[in-house]
Amino acid sequence: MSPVVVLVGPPGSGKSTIAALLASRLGKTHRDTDTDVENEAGKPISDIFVDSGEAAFRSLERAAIVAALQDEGAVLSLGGGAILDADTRADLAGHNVVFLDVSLSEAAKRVGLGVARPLLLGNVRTQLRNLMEARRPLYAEVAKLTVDTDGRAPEDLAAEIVEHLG
Ligand SMILES: Nc1ncnc2c1ncn2[C@@H]1O[C@H](COP(=O)(O)OP(=O)(O)O)[C@@H](O)[C@H]1O
Ligand SMILES: O=C(O)C1=C[C@@H](OP(=O)(O)O)[C@@H](O)[C@H](O)C1
Ligand SMILES: [Mg+2]
Repeated sequence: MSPVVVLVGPPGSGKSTIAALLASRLGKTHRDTDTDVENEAGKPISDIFVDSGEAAFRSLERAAIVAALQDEGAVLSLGGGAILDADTRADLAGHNVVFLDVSLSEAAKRVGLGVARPLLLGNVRTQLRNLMEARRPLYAEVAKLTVDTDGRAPEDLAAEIVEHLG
């Protein structure tokens, strides 16, 4: 009835990477709502933003989240902006949500430059700082556990989360 664990956090916190590692450790399926949105739209997220705008992306994302939260036994990674939606935050209340935290400097290094994350285009560091400041209370609100990822290897973080899941 519900995913084993749901990972939230800003871009570059490692949600997609760590969810894949967790799924393989736990023998579960990895589901990433960004991938679901891309499959549904038939194009990359960057093209959805360019062709139709952020609102269109958010609407596809919301539908992907509603479907994915029904996925029993999956390890689920959301996109960084998923928690902007109040209905999504309410839906997450009953789930095992882990907030992967990261500092601005480490997140900026991890995401680098590129079109894959259209919201960060322009000045990556400024964009990241603004969205991290605005969203931090929302990640904290939905999370049952917060894990600081700075200076820690993905395998090590996955091991800690497995331990937490018992
Ligand atoms: N703990 C970590 N330490 C160093 N690099 C990481 C870590 N977690 C993820 N990365 C790298 O950071 C980049 C962004 O990771 P990703 O999983 O796509 O983050 P998210 O889905 O949260 O945006 C990838 O290149 C990934 O390999
Ligand atoms: O922070 C955001 O609003 C977004 C984060 C991205 O996912 P990641 O957090 O996995 O990079 C992706 O959903 C989209 O580019 C929007
Ligand atoms: Mg991701």
